Amino acid sequence: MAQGKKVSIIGAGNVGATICYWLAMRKSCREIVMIDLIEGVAQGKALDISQATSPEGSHTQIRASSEYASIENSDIVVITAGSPRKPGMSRDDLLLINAKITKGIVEQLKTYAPEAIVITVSNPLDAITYVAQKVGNYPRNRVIGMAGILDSSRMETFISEKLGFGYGQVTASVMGGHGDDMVPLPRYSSVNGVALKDLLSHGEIAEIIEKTRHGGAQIVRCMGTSAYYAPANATVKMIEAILSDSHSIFPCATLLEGEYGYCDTVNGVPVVLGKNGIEKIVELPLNEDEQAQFAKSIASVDALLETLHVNHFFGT
Ligand SMILES: NC(=O)C1=CN([C@@H]2O[C@H](COP(=O)(O)OP(=O)(O)OC[C@H]3O[C@@H](n4cnc5c(N)ncnc54)[C@H](O)[C@@H]3O)[C@@H](O)[C@H]2O)C=CC1
Ligand SMILES: O=C([O-])CC(=O)C(=O)O
Repeated sequence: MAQGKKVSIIGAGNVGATICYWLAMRKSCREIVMIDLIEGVAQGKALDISQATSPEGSHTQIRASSEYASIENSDIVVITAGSPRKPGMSRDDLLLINAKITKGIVEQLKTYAPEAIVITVSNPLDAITYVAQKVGNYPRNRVIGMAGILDSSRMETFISEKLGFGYGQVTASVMGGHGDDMVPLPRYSSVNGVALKDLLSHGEIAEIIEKTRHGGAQIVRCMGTSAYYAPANATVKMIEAILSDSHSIFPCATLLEGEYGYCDTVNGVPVVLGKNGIEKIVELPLNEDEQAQFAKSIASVDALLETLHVNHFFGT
């Protein structure tokens, strides 16, 4: 990893700028560079965020640029560039447009920040992570998709809401792809150590699982565009774990090479994050039902990858 703590964010929209704001407020890194396609967007937001964080004593230097050369020596590059969905759309509807954008960006990263760890955020998250991985031909530990932390935090919120207590004490776990077939794991969720099944009925847990699966769409329906505070917070958690080499476990999207019985596909699984990106993939023992749900999630992502292949996205 390059010396220092420099994070570049490609796409200074809602998610990208909120990541920048939150990183600078928390003083998590020394330098942030934002790049956006639309002239002035990154520049204006960099000024605004600097002027917000300066009174907080933040040492983080925030710069905007339209030149990829500015990302040189980044420790981490976050890709949030691309279209968000609108009400009535699925994340999968963004596949071709965001895959093309990601490909162009990764080609720049290979030139200007070849050693950086890449965190993908753009949707559909698992397929976009696969695109970044393949186009960049990265070792798999260096490309990590953000989704599982967000989905888990949604499940935690829905659990606290249903219980009416335990706010801030819930630990929930969601693996699988970032789509309607994600795999919330009530068996691995608890409230300050108390198992969920001892606090809620089967029906109540099923309701929480459904709400978690559609948590993103719920916000899109409310706002006309997608969420950004919780997605930015989840991304910042990943960045901080990598920069501090904390070896924390988080659910993240990664290329599977035999884990859980799958190869050459991306899906969300628990990983250990440290200075090398993914330090380890954790293989949870899944029961039959969880395995079936995970298989469905893999099939959904594979269908998107097939669409990319049919469209000759990776050549030939
Ligand atoms: N993985 C996850 O859990 C989440 C993923 N997302 C996804 O993140 C992406 C960004 O969402 P928002 O920030 O809300 O959208 P936004 O529209 O606010 O921002 C996207 C930005 O990307 C820029 N952009 C587009 N093409 C570019 C290029 N080639 N180079 C540089 N910049 C480019 C646009 O000008 C825009 O400013 C969407 O695809 C959305 O679906 C959003 C929330 C959660
Ligand atoms: O729902 C969307 O389109 C954005 C996203 O991935 C999320 O908030 O989970």
